[in-house]
Amino acid sequence: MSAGEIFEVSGCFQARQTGQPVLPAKPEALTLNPAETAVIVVDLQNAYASKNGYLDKAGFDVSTTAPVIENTTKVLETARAAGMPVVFLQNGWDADYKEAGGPGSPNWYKSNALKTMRKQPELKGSLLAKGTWDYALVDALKPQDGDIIIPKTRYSGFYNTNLDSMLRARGIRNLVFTGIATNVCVESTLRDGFHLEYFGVVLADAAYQAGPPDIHEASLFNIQTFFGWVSTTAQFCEVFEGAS
Ligand SMILES: C/C(=C/NC(N)=O)C(=O)O
Repeated sequence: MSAGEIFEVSGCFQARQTGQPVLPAKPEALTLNPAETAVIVVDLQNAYASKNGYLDKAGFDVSTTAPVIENTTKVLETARAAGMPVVFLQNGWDADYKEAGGPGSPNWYKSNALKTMRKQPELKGSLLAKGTWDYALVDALKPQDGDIIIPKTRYSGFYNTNLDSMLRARGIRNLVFTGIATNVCVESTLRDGFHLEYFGVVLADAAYQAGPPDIHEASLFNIQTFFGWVSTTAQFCEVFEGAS
């Protein structure tokens, strides 16, 4: 969705031809019709955002995830007021880890949750298992009536889920991403969305990486250069406040 000619109304930008809001973004501004736009909250579960959750136990730094939750809260408030669907992705498996795949699955070798539990068998059943604290969405972001929750068992929210049909049924073309981790499930879902013809925008300050901070920047570079666009919480809220 290229912006075309843009003009300013009460401090916000609109596309001259469509009158739709224009979101400042890298590498260029995007015209986003709120009726065709959904917010995708990626895996904001205790496993990824909380101390003593899976990422923390696996040795990743989660000490600065609070702004991701605060910024996502602001984004959801604005999105709901503008009538945009809100989708929560929730990553994990059954309590016996059958859905995680055994040695016949690359996930068995690459999932740091599974590897951590093999190293520390006392953790088995506690990391990313449905019904546990680790699997639960963080308390601050309890879904509201009308929100959509999509459980998933691999990094991409599109893989083996009904995400695509839920979005298509609502006429959604544009996906605004927040969540953890920028370089894993956010990027995987945005990439798969790209291949399904969705326009993906990640809000950089509402996403957080698994790994050193440079990885977040590398992922944003990848997204804005090859797969989508990068914007911020403030820009999203400014453009869509009152845009219902
Ligand atoms: C490392 C990791 C990331 N997940 C995500 N939600 O991005 C994992 O699930 O192991």
